[in-house]
Amino acid sequence: MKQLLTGKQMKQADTWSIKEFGMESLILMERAALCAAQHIMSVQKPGCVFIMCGMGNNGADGLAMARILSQNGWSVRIAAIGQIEKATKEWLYQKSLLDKMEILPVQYFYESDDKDEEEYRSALSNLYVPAQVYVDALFGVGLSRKVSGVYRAAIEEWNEHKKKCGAYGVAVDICSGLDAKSGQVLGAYVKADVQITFGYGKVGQFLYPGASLSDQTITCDIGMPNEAVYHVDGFPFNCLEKSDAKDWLGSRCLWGNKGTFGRVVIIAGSSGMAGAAYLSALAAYRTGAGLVDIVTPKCNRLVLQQLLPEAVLHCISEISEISKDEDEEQLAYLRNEVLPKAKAIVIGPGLSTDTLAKKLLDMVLEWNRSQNCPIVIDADALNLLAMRTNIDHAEYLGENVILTPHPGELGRLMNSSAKEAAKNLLYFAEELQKKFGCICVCKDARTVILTQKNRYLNLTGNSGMATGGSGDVLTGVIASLAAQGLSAERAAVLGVWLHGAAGDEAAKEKSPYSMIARDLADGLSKVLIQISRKKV
Ligand SMILES: NC(=O)C1=CN([C@@H]2O[C@H](COP(=O)(O)OP(=O)(O)OC[C@H]3O[C@@H](n4cnc5c(N)ncnc54)[C@H](OP(=O)(O)O)[C@@H]3O)[C@@H](O)[C@H]2O)[C@@H](O)CC1
Ligand SMILES: [K+]
Repeated sequence: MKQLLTGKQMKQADTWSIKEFGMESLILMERAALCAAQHIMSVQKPGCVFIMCGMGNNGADGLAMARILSQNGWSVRIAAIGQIEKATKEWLYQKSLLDKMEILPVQYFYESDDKDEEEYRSALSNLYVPAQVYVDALFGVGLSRKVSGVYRAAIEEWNEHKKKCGAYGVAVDICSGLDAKSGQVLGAYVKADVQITFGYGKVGQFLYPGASLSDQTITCDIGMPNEAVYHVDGFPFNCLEKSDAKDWLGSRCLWGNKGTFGRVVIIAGSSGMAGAAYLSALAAYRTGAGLVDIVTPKCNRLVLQQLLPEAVLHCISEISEISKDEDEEQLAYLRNEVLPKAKAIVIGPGLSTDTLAKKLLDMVLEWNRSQNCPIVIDADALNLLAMRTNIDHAEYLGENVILTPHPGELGRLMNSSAKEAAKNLLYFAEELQKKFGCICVCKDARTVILTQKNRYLNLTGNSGMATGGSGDVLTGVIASLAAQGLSAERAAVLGVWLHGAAGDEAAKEKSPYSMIARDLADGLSKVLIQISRKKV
């Protein structure tokens, strides 16, 4: 399992390593600089390197790299941007070593009151020499506010000159301007070929738009003690990898029957929305559930019977078509005959928010109070949940309930907008988890999964999955895994991973442009072949 930290957590891990564990700061720095310099030397023959440094320890890393590269035959040019009064003690130490080498002039560029950004840029332009490698050591995890003035000009010049001379761009630790927690860019930002990041990857490097700032992020071990990660506020973000997916999926019992592999009940679809029920049920079957029941309005009977004859259909009447008694009767049938057989329930895809849908959600939530059955709440059921303003929202849904909102639904659940939710996905996810106390799968280009105790970030998937029905498929995958016996937490995390990996398979075949939700079901089969164990 790969672990990621926010910038604040990284600084806490650094501080603990230095102050409590007793690891010298300069030892960590030397390893960091050596690692970044070695990467450069492994991809390029000695030539000219241009290094843009700030006054913090990220800049100090840049100075240490200058020393190492120079000793290895590189011609080095350094531009130090900022005020020397702000230089850290490590920075001054690295500079003192460069002074002893007498071959590495550091050109300083200060902030002054009488220049505007254009003037900064034209003045800076003379410092940025043509080079085969451009290094960005302006800001690391210490970036604390929006980039402006001389710093913004320095970053823009760096990007422009790098492009002009076709240089290989290396960002030290993190692209300057990128927020290490949110993945948002603060004003201006460096676009590099690679980020050489130290100790742990930073969450912001994997969330969008941050994840698009470099082609590659390489994590270097700089000798930080392993325990450091346990001395940070909150929890690190875990990222499931293929080997973990394989472990979590386990083996399929060779002598099982359809009862062994769980029964999923999917409450989905409304007039014109049979497809949502179909995709959820198809995905549940394709992920290995033994039996899938679909509860849906009568109007969907024919189409679902034709599309997925393997499913068991329970067709219900719209409230307007039946009497009050008949309505009670059909709900009692679902409560007494259908739900008790479920090993996992999905409610919401294409359900609508009408009175019947509301009654169905109430029934499932009531069921949840007395039963220990994993429930995936998605789409319209989330919208209905958001509308329940007259109840105490701190109502505890329990650790077996999985909410799967996209940014629009997340915004509604938190009385905000889709735009705000997408921009502050981590914050919104944390607040949602606190509000409902359940497992929150906040879907976006990078999906965040939060439980009471753990935080996960999913790294599979691609832009082709931003297509109608993709979320319906996810509900079926998660419920299927839960029905087969995985804990709700593992079902959610592995389900999101599988769904993304299936999307990656679909994109290979169809391209992200033309893949559609149904292709994810084919992708699921391919991924499951790769991660299934051959033997029990
Ligand atoms: N032992 C260790 O700790 C190790 C640390 N390591 C390295 O250290 C890095 C962290 O170093 P760091 O904490 O010194 O922060 P860093 O990223 O250099 O930035 C701080 C400077 O930027 C400035 N500044 C910030 N925002 C600004 C803005 N918008 N606009 C303008 N200025 C702004 C800020 O100024 P101030 O806010 O004080 O005005 C300050 O001068 C880390 O990423 C890794 O590379 C590795 O060597 C491994 C060992
Ligand atoms: K940097």
